[in-house]
Amino acid sequence: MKRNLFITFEGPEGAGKTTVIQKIAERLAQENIDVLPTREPGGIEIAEKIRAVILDPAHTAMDERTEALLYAAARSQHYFEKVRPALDAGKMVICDRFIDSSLAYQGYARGIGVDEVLAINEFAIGKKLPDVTILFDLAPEVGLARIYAHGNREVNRLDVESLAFHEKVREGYLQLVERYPTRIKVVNADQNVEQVIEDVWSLLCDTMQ
Ligand SMILES: Nc1ncnc2c1ncn2[C@@H]1O[C@H](COP(=O)(O)OP(=O)(O)OP(=O)(O)O)[C@@H](O)[C@H]1O
Ligand SMILES: Cc1cn([C@H]2C[C@H](O)[C@@H](COP(=O)(O)O)O2)c(=O)[nH]c1=O
Repeated sequence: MKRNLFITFEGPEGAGKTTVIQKIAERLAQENIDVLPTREPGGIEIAEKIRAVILDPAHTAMDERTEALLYAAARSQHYFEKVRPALDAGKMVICDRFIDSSLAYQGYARGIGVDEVLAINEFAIGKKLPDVTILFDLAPEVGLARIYAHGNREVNRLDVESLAFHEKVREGYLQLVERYPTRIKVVNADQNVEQVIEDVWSLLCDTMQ
């Protein structure tokens, strides 16, 4: 059974990634798998500080290239300080967002270009991509409605972008599925949370075999 895997979770705002990752990490631990859950941007002190700068709703003047570079900087620090050492120590790492967020949000939705953003990220972390990426697919208005209805997390600078922007993010992700068909697996996130957890678990079991 393969355990030493780097698994990333992707999708629009409010898709349920954080909720599901918590449950999946618990199940993996019950199976005696040494798992490290983490997130981007953030996961370590320096990257959490960069996160605060990027997501501050007051930073309306932030240039889109600055934004792409800040995400890549946070990723580089997080990857080399936390993710790589854990993988090298034989752990399974499950990360809430990674490079595909930059490709979908900055590359596609902001219009910088997917190849341009990929190049920045290859400078930041090298060419290694996750072993598997689970994309939570859902209409952006459903995810945004969840965030506003539950009110259990702060609304950030990206959340308040237009619905058209969030629709482009979804489109960007679906184009990434075509670009990386074996790596990116799509889960229907517009189902009750228990069903989403089961779908993710089944994909992970297939990957670990
Ligand atoms: N399948 C689901 N159906 C309904 N509500 C859900 C579902 N999954 C999660 N939620 C709720 O939606 C809200 C957002 O979930 P969560 O924080 O897990 O999403 P996320 O994908 O991590 O969002 P973001 O990337 O925007 O931080 C939470 O209040 C959570 O309880
Ligand atoms: C890694 C990464 C993230 N983003 C965006 C996606 C979300 O809007 C926020 C992060 O908030 P979350 O509550 O932790 O999901 O940042 C991005 O645009 N580019 C990236 O590379």
